[in-house]
Amino acid sequence: MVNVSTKIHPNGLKYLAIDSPLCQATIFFQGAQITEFTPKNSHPLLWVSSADDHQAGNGIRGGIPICWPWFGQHAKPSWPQHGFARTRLWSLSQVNVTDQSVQIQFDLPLSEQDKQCWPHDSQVSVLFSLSDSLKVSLINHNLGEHPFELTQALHSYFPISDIHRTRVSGVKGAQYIEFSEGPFPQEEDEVHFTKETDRVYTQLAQTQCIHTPNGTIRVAREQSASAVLWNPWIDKSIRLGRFNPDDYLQMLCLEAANVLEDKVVLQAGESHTLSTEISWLKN
Ligand SMILES: O=P(O)(O)OC[C@H]1O[C@@H](O)[C@H](O)[C@@H](O)[C@@H]1O
Repeated sequence: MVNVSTKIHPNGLKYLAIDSPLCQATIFFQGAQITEFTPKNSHPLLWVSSADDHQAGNGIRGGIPICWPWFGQHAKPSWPQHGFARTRLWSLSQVNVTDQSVQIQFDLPLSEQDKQCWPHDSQVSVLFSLSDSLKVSLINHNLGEHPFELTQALHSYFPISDIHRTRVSGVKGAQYIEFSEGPFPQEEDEVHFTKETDRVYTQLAQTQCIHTPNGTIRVAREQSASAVLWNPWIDKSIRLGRFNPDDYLQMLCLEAANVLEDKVVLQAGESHTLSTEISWLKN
């Protein structure tokens, strides 16, 4: 039995609660932000800070914020970091239930205010495919007659329970820029965490594994040659909004992206789909 119901958070934000034989999930209309995905009889695959109060107008600190139509700081400093999509209300356009999965699609209606910083004739949608894994696809269409380009990311927050006993594999051979320096070649097989980490990887293989004390999370990407690996560590945790000072011990972001030379360039009529699929690796 699959149950998809619309609910209202005590702070007013509307969300979908999904309960299926394969998983349980929560997706907020604001930002089309999934904040909970737990395969049945398993651990949660997404992390949310207990410091987040789910206020309208703020992206929720956790789950998968959608960074669109730019990633990071815009050249115009007054424009919001990571774009505007994560704080906008998306509209639910599809709920499709099959034996294998629940598919849920949201579209982003662009307001006159949004069009001032995104003046392109375009459509962006996000499709969630929920089974015992979670696949998130961010779909961009160029509906106009002129090319445009964008950067974007599915800013996934993973629960790792102890950053000191967490490592990430599947990175060797890529290169990364960190704190505006690089590119550096990734020579080690794995990344371990002993300090603030904020790497933008390019030329990255399609699958990484996050090895945690609770098991291994597999993170696969499609139409994405770049990804961001982020843990704020001690000092930045204190500065971050909607984040507890010791949250850095329990979370890690590995964000499927199209950034730097991997940005998306869409000619008239073209489409592009950035996807990430996450699951617990079965032994
Ligand atoms: O606080 P925000 O805007 O959600 O950003 C969180 C982090 O997002 C990461 O993707 C960036 O690489 C970090 O530099 C940034 O601090």
